[in-house]
Amino acid sequence: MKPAFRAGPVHVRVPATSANLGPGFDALGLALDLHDDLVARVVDSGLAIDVAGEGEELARDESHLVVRALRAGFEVLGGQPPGLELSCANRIPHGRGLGSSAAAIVAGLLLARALVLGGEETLSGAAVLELADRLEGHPDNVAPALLGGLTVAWRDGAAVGALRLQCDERVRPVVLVPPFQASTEAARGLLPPAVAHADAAANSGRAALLVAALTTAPQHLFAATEDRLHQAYREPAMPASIELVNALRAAGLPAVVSGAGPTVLVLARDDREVAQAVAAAPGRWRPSVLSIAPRGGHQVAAGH
Ligand SMILES: Nc1ncnc2c1ncn2[C@@H]1O[C@H](COP(=O)(O)OP(=O)(O)OP(=O)(O)O)[C@@H](O)[C@H]1O
Ligand SMILES: N[C@@H](CCO)C(=O)O
Repeated sequence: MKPAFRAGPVHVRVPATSANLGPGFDALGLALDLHDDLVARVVDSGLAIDVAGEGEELARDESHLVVRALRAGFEVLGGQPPGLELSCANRIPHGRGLGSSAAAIVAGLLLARALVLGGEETLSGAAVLELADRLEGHPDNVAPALLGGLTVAWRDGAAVGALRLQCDERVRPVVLVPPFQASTEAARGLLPPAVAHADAAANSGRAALLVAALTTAPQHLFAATEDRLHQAYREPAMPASIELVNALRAAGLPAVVSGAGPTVLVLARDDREVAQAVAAAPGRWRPSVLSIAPRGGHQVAAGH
């Protein structure tokens, strides 16, 4: 039976995310205080998409990522609405390693769920996470985009798990965003099919240390953010980012490539490190000091 749809509009807000955080490839992620706002409404026919901000150049048809996620959500919820209006106010830059695609996917799924009466009973939080992971291809951005804060995500067969952790309040993320994009798909294509056991062992140790450093022991963040699994392999796609990470690390700052790049993330711990990170932004790169977003994607009440 076709689902019953809500008559009015639904508004959701979804945070940017930084994945990997150095050695936590495809597992660790952090929600950041930079959000996309999306409003959708079921109408009698057709598909109308309005976009302001990032992504204004994208095709406004069924290929639009938010629409693809909406469609996937409606499918699980029992069927498609007769028509759809979608309005996006996008602030998360695209193709920069700040989780724009995860935000689009999570937003689409949350909108679909909220537009179907009783949608929350059919599509649990765990089901949204699994669907989002399937659409995105890895769980490390979609987990914090859904749960907020610091997350550890993992796959277990078709199932996806995610644990939300409380990040130490001294951790102050600074992102240095370049004026160019790198696609996640292309950056993943640069990774080797296998790595040396010594590199895998080094990354396991650093990823474990990173969870401790981010939650209780930020003094260890420099050692904890060393990676051997992905950043160096991606240098051909983002030489300036790797050069910047190396320069920041040479100055003692815990710097990593954010997600699949090319943004650089510094997990600063005090005002001096924040100022150092901001001052290191080359020419047209845009530095932003962001707080950690405590909430993941959520519905916003009318009028907010
Ligand atoms: N809000 C959005 N609306 C529609 N499409 C989007 C939106 N956000 C992202 N996309 C699509 O996803 C692409 C960017 O995804 P990609 O995975 O390459 O980068 P990212 O998600 O910004 O970075 P990362 O995954 O490394 O954090 C865009 O080029 C666009 O096709
Ligand atoms: N773990 C993913 C994050 C992409 O946002 C990657 O590095 O390819």
